[in-house]
Amino acid sequence: MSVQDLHKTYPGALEPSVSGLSFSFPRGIIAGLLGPNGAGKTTTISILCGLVRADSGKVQVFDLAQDVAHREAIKRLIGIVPQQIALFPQLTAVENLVYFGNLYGLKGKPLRDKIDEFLLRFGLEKNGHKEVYKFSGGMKRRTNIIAALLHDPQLLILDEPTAGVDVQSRNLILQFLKDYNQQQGVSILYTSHLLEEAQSLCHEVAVIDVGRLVLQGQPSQLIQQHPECRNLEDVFLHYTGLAVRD
Ligand SMILES: Nc1ncnc2c1ncn2[C@@H]1O[C@H](COP(=O)(O)OP(=O)(O)OP(=O)(O)O)[C@@H](O)[C@H]1O
Repeated sequence: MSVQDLHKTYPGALEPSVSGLSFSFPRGIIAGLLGPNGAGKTTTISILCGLVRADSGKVQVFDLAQDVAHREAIKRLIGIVPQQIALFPQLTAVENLVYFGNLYGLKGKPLRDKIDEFLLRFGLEKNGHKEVYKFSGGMKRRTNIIAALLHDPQLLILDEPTAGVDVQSRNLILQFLKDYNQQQGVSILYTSHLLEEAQSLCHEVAVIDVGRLVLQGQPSQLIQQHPECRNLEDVFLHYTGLAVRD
C-alpha cells in the first residue's frame, strides 16, 4: 500500500490532520503506523480504507488506486478492525459475526464453520452464544478482530488492536497476527502506542507526527542507526520529542 502527498483537513478544522504525508509498504509484511496522539494515524487508515476522502494525494492498495472505480474491489481486499469496538452489545458473538459475514455475502454452513473456527482460534468457543455486553474488554476486542477476518482479506488493518486488553489477550492477538501473516501471506497494517510491541511485531514501521512522515524503516535498522537509542521507543522519542500532545 502507499500514500503519496496526502492532505486532509476535516470540515471546520483549523489545522490539517494529514499534511503532505507519503509512505509505502511492500505486500506481505506486518507494517506499523506509529505516532503520538493526534498524529493522523486513524485519519490515514480511514483514507486508505475509503471511509474518509482525502483533499488531495494518491492512495494505492495492491496497485489499485483508492478511487470510486476501485472502492468496492478494495473493500473486499481489506479487513478493518476499528479502534472502537464495533459490535452490537445485545447480540451474541455468533449473531454479530453472522451479521458481519452477511455484509460480505457469506452465509449458511460455510459462514458458520468459519465463525466456529475463528472462535476456537481466539479462545472464544465457549462464549459464542453469550451476548457481547456480558464480554470482558479482551473478549470484545477478539470478537472485533474476527469480524474483520471472515471474508479472507488480503490486507488486515488494525487500529490499536491491543489497547486496554490484558496480557493474555494481547499475547493471543499478537501471536495470531504473526501466524496469520506467515501462514496466509496476509499483509497487515497496525497502529499502536506500545512501541515494544511494535518493535517485536512489525517488519517495518512508519512514524508520523502532525500529519507528516518522520521516519520509516525496519525497527532493528532504525535502532542500529542511532547508537544512543536502546530500542524503538528511544528512536521514536528522539524524533517526536517529549512534549505532550493535545
Ligand atoms: N472527524 C474529525 N473532525 C475534526 N477533526 C478530527 C476528526 N478526526 C480527527 N480529527 C483531528 O485530526 C487530528 C488527527 O487525528 P487522528 O485521530 O487521525 O490521529 P491519531 O494519530 O489516530 O491519534 P490517536 O493516537 O490519539 O488515536 C487530530 O488533531 C484530531 O483531533
